[in-house]
Amino acid sequence: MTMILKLFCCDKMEKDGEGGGQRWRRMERYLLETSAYPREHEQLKELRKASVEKYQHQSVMNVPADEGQFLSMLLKLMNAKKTIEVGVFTGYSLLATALALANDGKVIAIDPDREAYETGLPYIQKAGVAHKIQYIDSDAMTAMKEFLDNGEEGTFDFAFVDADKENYINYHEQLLKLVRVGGIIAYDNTLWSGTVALVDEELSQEWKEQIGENRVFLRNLNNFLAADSRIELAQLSIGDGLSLCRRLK
Ligand SMILES: C[S@@+](CC[C@H](N)C(=O)[O-])C[C@H]1O[C@@H](n2cnc3c(N)ncnc32)[C@H](O)[C@@H]1O
Repeated sequence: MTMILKLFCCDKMEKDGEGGGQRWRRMERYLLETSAYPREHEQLKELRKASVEKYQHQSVMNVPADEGQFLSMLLKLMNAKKTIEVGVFTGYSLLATALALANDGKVIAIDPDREAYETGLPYIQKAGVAHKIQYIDSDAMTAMKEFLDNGEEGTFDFAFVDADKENYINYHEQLLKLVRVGGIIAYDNTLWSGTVALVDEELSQEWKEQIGENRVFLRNLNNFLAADSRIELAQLSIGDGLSLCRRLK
């Protein structure tokens, strides 16, 4: 969905005479083809291919290869041992995470869509990292509350959130308890194809329908995170926007 939206927004910019859409697409293609795809793990490539075959245009819900590589490097730098992923789909970011974790590392992966998870599972198994994954077929808020009830407060090094945008702010409160001080919570899609930067008057009705309410949820989240003294914030323009929040207290 993100890529379709990005193309739509780029086309709109071109129609508006800005020419930015074509440059953006060329830069994105250059980046992927030159740096990311040549180093992409074989099973990540296969998983993406299987997602495209089964889900077609929805397969763009997988994080792009460059973002997967960034997450992988970050997890290794942090020496993360226990992580949580909210929003798995077919598991591109999940496989990138499992590959990055040490052999005794663990990623708890939460998504109510078991069919999508099982679509990617054979590639996770072929990569030899399925033992690092605990999949939970559930809504994330319920699962997080259970972790807190089970005394897992402050036990996670890292969280990656790529799910229902309207709940990101609610997840933030739970994750600030689950992730240890010094750990990182990463929110995906926080630029929503650049539409978070637009004011309402710039959006036609047709465009508003394409973008949906998520633009508003993500604008609210971005403002909230910018003012949140409990975290150090870095907003990256990789992929569709990735906000890194390091827990301070
Ligand atoms: C954009 S996809 C995740 C893509 C994944 N990170 C990847 O790289 O392949 C979003 C996923 O969030 C899941 N989701 C939506 N609402 C959720 C919720 N309340 N709890 C957990 N997952 C949810 C959807 O089922 C969907 O699979």
